[in-house]
Amino acid sequence: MSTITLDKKQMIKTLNNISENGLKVFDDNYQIDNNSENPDAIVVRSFHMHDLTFGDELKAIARAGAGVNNIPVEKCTEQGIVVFNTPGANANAVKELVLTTIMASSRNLFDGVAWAKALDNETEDLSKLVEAGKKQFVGTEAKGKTLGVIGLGAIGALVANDALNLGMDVIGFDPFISVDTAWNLSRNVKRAATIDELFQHSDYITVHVPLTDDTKGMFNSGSFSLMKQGVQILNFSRGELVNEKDMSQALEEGTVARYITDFPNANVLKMKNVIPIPHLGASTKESEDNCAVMAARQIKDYLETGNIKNSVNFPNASLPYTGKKRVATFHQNVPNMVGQMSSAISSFDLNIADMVNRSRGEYAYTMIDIENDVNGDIIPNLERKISQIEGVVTTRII
Ligand SMILES: NC(=O)c1ccc[n+]([C@@H]2O[C@H](COP(=O)([O-])OP(=O)(O)OC[C@H]3O[C@@H](n4cnc5c(N)ncnc54)[C@H](O)[C@@H]3O)[C@@H](O)[C@H]2O)c1
Ligand SMILES: O=C(O)[C@H](O)COP(=O)(O)O
Repeated sequence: MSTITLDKKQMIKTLNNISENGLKVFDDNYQIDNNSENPDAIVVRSFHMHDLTFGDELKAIARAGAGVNNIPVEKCTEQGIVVFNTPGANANAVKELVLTTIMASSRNLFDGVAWAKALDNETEDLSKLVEAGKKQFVGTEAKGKTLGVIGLGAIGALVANDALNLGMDVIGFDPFISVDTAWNLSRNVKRAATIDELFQHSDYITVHVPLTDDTKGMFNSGSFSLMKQGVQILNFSRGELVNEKDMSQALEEGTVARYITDFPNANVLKMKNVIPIPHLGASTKESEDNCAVMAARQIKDYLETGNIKNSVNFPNASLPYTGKKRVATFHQNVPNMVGQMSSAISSFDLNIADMVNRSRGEYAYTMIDIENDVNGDIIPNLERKISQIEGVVTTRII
């Protein structure tokens, strides 16, 4: 990453508590101002951003975490705002909590501890009471049971591999598994050909997919009807993956013995046999540092060099930054955009040193490095000329 001086201090706004170690990444070129009406970049965790209006200086939003359903990604794309997330940075934290709760739930630990804490400590023979009461909390062991893992990305793959080490049988389902994850996944994780197959064979089901139109409500009366009686379901992904009405009924009927969710709400708290966790999946010191540092570095790199890594809406693009002026343009993915940008540059008697053009769906991103020294009025004039090309969403000269 470069250390360069920017033309003006860049305003950074945070919408949630962001780890100090992440904020330290922003050097003297930056000012953290959480009251800023028009920041250059925003760092966010779960803050719901759909109702916000964005100022014209906003160039980047970084989600210090995985899920981006709290961010209006489509609106950002249309306005030329790059959205980043931090893939894998909190995966270990979630994995540890998933495995912890599989065992804690199966051993009735939450109920047992609550019962013990409620005992009257003035009672004379407390230990007798404990020994007599413990039979209510006899549990089962995870070893030898089948865990179904839906979504074998950063979290799902870690959960699947480590559950094998606990002696569980693991079956996984992920029709879009990445090559990297597939390489890291133990070959002892069995592959379910369909999600129904996973539903039918699992004693525990844990879900690790993003919330999208396709995954919303994937746990419903239809899926519950396929599951083993007494299955335990863990949801550390998003509450909306589960149809609450159907889950409530499945818990009442005992089809689902336990619903462990990181996303309690008023309906969930009324359900029988629910274990509500206050969205603690990623809440560890290590994970908060990892996410914040990664998010801040991605913003800094983008603002200083235009390079993009881990965007969820722009194509990833990278060109070694030499310190020469760079024209970084986000535009529609249509013919002759690069040709028109090159003509605009040569109309100022400037020569191109290097360039990269990457597309993603309907949009593309082009960075063009200029060989000559570019000073004075040329910069705003060139910026204006490029921004006037039809199909250009935003352009910056860095
Ligand atoms: N509780 C928490 O604190 C916490 C923390 C991190 C992430 N999350 C949630 O967990 C989700 C997953 O996180 P991750 O880091 O593993 O993301 P990831 O992108 O690494 O993995 C997601 C996986 O889901 C797969 N997938 C997508 N649609 C699918 C479908 N219909 N069926 C099966 N698989 C499908 C993808 O192919 C991918 O492999 C996030 O989107 C977020 O919502 C929650
Ligand atoms: O998607 C995520 O990364 C998690 O839900 C974590 O959310 P948090 O950063 O608000 O803890």
